[in-house]
Amino acid sequence: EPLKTYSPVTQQRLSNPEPENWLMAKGNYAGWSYTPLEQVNAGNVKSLRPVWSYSTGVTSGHEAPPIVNNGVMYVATPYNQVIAMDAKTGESVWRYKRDFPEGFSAFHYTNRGVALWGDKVYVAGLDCRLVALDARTGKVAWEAEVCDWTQGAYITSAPVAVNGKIMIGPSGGEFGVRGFLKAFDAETGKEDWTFWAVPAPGQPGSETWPKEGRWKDAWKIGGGTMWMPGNYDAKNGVLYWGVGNGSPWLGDQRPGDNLYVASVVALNPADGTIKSHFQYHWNDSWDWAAMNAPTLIELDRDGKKMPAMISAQRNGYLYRLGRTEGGQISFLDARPFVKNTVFSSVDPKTGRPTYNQAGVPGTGRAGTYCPSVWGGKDWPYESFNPKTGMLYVPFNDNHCMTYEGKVQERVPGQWSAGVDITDIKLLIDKDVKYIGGIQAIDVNTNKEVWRDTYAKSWMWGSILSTATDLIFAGGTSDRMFRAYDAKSGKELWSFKTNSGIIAPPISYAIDGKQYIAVVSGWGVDSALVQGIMADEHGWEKDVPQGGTVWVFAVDDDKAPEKRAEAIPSRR
Ligand SMILES: O=C(O)c1cc(C(=O)O)c2c(n1)C(=O)C(=O)c1cc(C(=O)O)[nH]c1-2
Repeated sequence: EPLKTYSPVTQQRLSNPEPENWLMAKGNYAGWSYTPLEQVNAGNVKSLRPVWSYSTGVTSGHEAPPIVNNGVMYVATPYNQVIAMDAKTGESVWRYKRDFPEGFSAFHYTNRGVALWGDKVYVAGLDCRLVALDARTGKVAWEAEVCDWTQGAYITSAPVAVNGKIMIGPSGGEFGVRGFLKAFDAETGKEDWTFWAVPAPGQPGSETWPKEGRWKDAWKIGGGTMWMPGNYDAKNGVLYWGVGNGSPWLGDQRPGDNLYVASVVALNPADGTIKSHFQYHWNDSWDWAAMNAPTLIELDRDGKKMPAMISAQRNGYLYRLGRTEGGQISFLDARPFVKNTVFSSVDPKTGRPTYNQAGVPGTGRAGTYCPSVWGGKDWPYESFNPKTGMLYVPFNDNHCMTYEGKVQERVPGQWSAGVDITDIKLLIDKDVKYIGGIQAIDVNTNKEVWRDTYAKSWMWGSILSTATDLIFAGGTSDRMFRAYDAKSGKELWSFKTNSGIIAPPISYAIDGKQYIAVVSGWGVDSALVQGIMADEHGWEKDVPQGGTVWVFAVDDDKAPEKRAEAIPSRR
């Protein structure tokens, strides 16, 4: 049943998030994953219970947050589907579905969600297509080719909408893809600009790639895929996007720092030109992708508010960076938040690390390092709560890796990381106490305030924080969805879902009632890593698969008029 009415999404609405809606993956452009809604609180969270659920009918890892616009919910699933639902009742509105082309295969069968602009819903698929759907009917308005899947590129990221452009970057860092971010016109689907994560010869940054000799073409297959949605400083018009790992994984096959691999780049949304960058670590040799854009915050410095960014990176370090109106990034400080055995020091002025050579895998030379390829934190979203001033980080510690590289000639469409998956060895102590957990970090003092750890699970869940000092998270193999006291880390509520939760939780409101929503559906790397732990450490293996949208609310006997007062709308 197509929608009769729909509220078009404008730049004004995206830049000033409405508490009752969740219009983009992380809830706001700053990347906070935070809801200002106040109905669900520490006092009543015990009564939180499901009000409706919806089975997607799809297996594989569900990594998309529900996106909600004035009572309509859009959920993207693996295998090119988008489901539109009535966010209050869970009734179907429409479903979009597209088959993969013949002979298609990809690496991570997942999707991280839709973007909204105007009267359209945008979703990108593993088969490299960006599709615009009519938000009312689900009918295709246009389709655009973003990348070439026959070359090993694929898309898992949610697109980002800024100023009438839809931005999206493909994956493929293990397939010799040269990473990029592209912008398309939201109305017509016409390609607008491309930012290349690895500069071509002659471009700024190209001096950090080999110019001659055996590896002179390394830049063409250099990796740096931009496979996660970036953040946006809407006040100053600056995009901040994360850039992935180097390809192949062996840094000695591309001598040099290799900009902009393992960096955050500041881009002009109008034309995709680069304003500045910060590289977390040079000559990446660990698959420590920096695909997560730093969270945009303000720090209290000398009694003033200072525009800044904070980011728990895959390399196991927590970075604080400065940013200016013009998009200039500066290094403030970095410290480990999990064990990193590679950085022997980090220059306090520049942030440039020095490496312990035994921890650097090379071609024909084994390297042993912590954290492993999955990093101190993989893709799941950290959350910032401006009221507690804390950053909540889903993390994994106490896992290391060893591997030896080789020259693996690139065959388009085939794995060419310079080491086969079967030749990488995860190293974890027999009596490891924990791997996954959540850390709460005071962004001003840079100190850890609390941590919760899980005895027999990695942590694959994104965090949602609330104005009522709660946080919500899934991410563990026991299928739990949990609420914690944001200040103390005390668990206040939990609910066992159909599967493990690896999609980000969100919140929205309709008619004055607040809902917490999350999709449960274990798969891709969470399942891969769990499988290794089951085989080698006897952890639970059989986490059931299959996607289900869960929507929760607290018991509330207030009259609807009263509820509407409790949750003011901006419009
Ligand atoms: O280099 C890449 O292009 C790329 C892409 C993806 C992806 O698109 O999901 C992942 C990774 N790398 C990766 O390194 C990784 O650990 C990872 C975990 C997951 C996941 O969905 O659980 N995707 C990816």
